[in-house]
Amino acid sequence: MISLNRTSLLSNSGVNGSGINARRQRCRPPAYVKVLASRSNQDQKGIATSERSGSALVESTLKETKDHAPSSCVSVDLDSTVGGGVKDVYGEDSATEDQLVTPWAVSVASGYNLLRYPHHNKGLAFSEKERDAHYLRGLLPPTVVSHDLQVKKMMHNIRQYQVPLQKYMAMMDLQEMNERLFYKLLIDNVEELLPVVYTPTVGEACQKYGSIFRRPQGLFISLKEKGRILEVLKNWPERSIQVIVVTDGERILGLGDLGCQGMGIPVGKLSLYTALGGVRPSACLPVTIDVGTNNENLLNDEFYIGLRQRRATGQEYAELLHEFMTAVKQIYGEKVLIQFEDFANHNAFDLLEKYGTTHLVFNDDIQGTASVVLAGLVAAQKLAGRTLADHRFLFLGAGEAGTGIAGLIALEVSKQTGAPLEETRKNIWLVDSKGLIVSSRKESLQHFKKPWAHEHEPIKELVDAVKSIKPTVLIGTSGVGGTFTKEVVEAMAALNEKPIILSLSNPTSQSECTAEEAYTWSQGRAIFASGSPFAPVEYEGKVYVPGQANNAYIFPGLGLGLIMSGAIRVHDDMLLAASEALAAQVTQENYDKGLIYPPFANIRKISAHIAADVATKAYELGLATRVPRPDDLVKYAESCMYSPAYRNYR
Ligand SMILES: NC(=O)C1=CN([C@@H]2O[C@H](COP(=O)(O)OP(=O)(O)OC[C@H]3O[C@@H](n4cnc5c(N)ncnc54)[C@H](OP(=O)(O)O)[C@@H]3O)[C@@H](O)[C@H]2O)C=CC1
Ligand SMILES: CC(=O)C(=O)O
Ligand SMILES: [Mg+2]
Repeated sequence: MISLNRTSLLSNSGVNGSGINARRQRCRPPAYVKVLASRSNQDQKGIATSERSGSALVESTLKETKDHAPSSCVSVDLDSTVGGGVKDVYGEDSATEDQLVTPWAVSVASGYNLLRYPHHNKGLAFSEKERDAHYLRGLLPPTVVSHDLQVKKMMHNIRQYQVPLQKYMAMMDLQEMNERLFYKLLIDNVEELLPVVYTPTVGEACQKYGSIFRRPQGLFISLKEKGRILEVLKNWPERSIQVIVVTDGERILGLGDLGCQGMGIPVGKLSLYTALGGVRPSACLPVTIDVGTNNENLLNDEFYIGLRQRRATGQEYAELLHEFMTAVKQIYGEKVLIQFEDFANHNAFDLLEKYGTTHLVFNDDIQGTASVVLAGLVAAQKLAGRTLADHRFLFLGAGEAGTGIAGLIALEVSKQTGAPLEETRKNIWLVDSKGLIVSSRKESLQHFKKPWAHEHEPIKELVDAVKSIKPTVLIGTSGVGGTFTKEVVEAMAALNEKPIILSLSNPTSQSECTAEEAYTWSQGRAIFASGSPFAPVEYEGKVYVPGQANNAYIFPGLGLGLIMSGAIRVHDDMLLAASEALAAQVTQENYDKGLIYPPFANIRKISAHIAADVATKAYELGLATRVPRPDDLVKYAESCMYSPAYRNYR
């Protein structure tokens, strides 16, 4: 439990410059850890010095130039084996005599501040010994409870709330109060709490983010910060960042432009990186880029927290994004993973193309979604009795998710059959807001739709497209709820003994149909999965368990695989590897229930397998930099995973 403090200076601490090899971690906003200005101040309340705590103090000198000031509190894990490319963060090795440096010292958070320090706080779980050693006597009631009992109590409390948003806020408060308890709760109760911290509730949280905003959970980078983004990044209390999830808030789930309030999405996604994929919380950075919003309701909402202007576009937008992408690489290194999330499609494809060759980036809505859906389709072969190449696909929605999934299916079929991509695309049809995408529309189509413009007469209505195309698989990526009508589902059921119907749009309100509708209208024959969870459905005496086709199955494991192999670029083959790894985790027991995804309850094991297969691919493709390659990548992935178990303090 060691805190690095910018202005601290302990004159008798051993300076250990480049030779520091201890795990040095910690940080939080300065308010949590008081500062020692000089030796005479060492007994300030809230700080235990080495003499008081018995902790070994390590002092280091940080490289810093005037225009390159460090953040007020940084965290670094010099022993980390999970890549990230962060080395010599403090510039200790490379500082030269003419460079200005800040003298850093390490202090120990204790007493009242320790209880307000979410990385270290254990609440009532502090042992008697820890209460003595860390000045906690009297600050806590006498009972000492176990981590498990804390989890039980929190779950009891959370279950008392009837309103999902209240549960969400209780979870966010817990994250800010006791990080390890938050993650243990989430990991141990993943199926119950995923809908709270993630879709659907996170959608409502974003809509009301201005009203419920309490504390910064990530970085807001607005047009006001143009020219100063590097500086802003340094304000974040952690420095050894391995994953950034960034949004500009323009397409939040299927809820549209929520501007700056989209922050709930990167925060939620990153809490899944930790809970589901084992990336440690201090290595995760949520970012929201604020270029304004075109949402009139928000612009007129007195509680709106973002820039009150219409969205910047064109060069102004591109320059801000470029400054961000450049600064991120500059501060966190080549191997920081950047996940683009919930950008509108008119920016998403361009950003991915532009930065895909220079940064370790992927777009979750295009690529993560494609990977999870492909996994479900591969698994569905057992239930539907057809190979991927034998299917005919129809999408409602031809944006990021729709064309992303279509592209990966075509690639996989092409790899499986040896047929050229142009051929495999012919079995895949998409409908957008103007109807079926056909060659007569080609001229006016956005570039990402063009490969899907096949010869066919124009069709406006989905149900007519179903009847004409005769798909075996119907996939909803429109963001519009209720679009898989009774007529549409019945048409699918009339064409197929086992129609595959994936209703991917989020949150629940935007789902193309409900699980109950899919099962009822298909007389219980549909193989159904949805983006947001639905409860099991009883139809004519039989219980049907719908799966959740959500990219949350993929991105935590994919990210872990990239980080642990020190990958420098994302490659389509890694997405295919992730799909296969996920599909391989579906058991006979799952199939017997009609599931094409394994339950989220096993997600950490699933993520380890995905990570291992992604890392394997990274090594095969020569994109991995972590050498030597670990022999057993599954074991290695598991060993890299963050555990929320409490640490014992000396
Ligand atoms: N389950 C999961 O893991 C994921 C789910 N999603 C969900 O998918 C949805 C779409 O996301 P995304 O692809 O990024 O969004 P986009 O905005 O990129 O694409 C939406 C597409 O839907 C089309 N569309 C809109 N309204 C209709 C309509 N009434 N009838 C037919 N087509 C329509 C649009 O048509 P046009 O092009 O003509 O405007 C566009 O092609 C969202 O709800 C999102 O939450 C996304 C990623 C992952
Ligand atoms: C799940 C997800 O990424 C989305 O709905 O946008
Ligand atoms: Mg998304």
